[in-house]
Amino acid sequence: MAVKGLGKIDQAYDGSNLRIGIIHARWNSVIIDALVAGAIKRMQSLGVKEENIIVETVPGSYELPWGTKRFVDRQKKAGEPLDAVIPIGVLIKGSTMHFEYISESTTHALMQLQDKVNMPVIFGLLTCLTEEQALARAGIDEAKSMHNHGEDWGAAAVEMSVKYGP
Ligand SMILES: O=c1[nH]c(NC[C@H](O)[C@H](O)[C@H](O)CO)c([N+](=O)[O-])c(=O)[nH]1
Repeated sequence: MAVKGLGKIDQAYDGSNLRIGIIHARWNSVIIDALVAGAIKRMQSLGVKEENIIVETVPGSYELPWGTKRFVDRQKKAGEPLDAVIPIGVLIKGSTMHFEYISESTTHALMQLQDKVNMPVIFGLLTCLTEEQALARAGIDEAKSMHNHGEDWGAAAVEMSVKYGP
């Protein structure tokens, strides 16, 4: 039975030889922490070794594109290149247009970043109209109405690295 949101996993990909980076914003940290934990849990369940999951942070979601680029470059320069990277941020609509501008610009920048870094850049940006929506997508609402989307992102990072790596 396919878990909603994960789609049908046609196979569990072997992540045992992968190095995956997570770079997360620090806004909405309770939700961020749950998403990061979900991604790590899922990647470890697919064989990615704990020491091969490298976590860094940036102030907010707007900093994710630049932070991700520098993170990837530095890992490569240090001789420990990543196979994929998961930028994670939580944007929650406020009373201004800030949300719209950051959501749109950061999404496009992360999509375009893949060609620049030549590896999968998983879309880990939650763009929510309410805090309740974000809590549900991090699997930390009372109703347990949705699963932790961080798990999807971890699974996507492994699959994309195995199937479409360099
Ligand atoms: O990650 C977020 N950053 C946010 N703003 C900060 C932004 O990402 C930058 O860090 C800041 O503008 C400095 O560049 C948010 N809001 O403003 O609401 C938000 O909801 N989430």
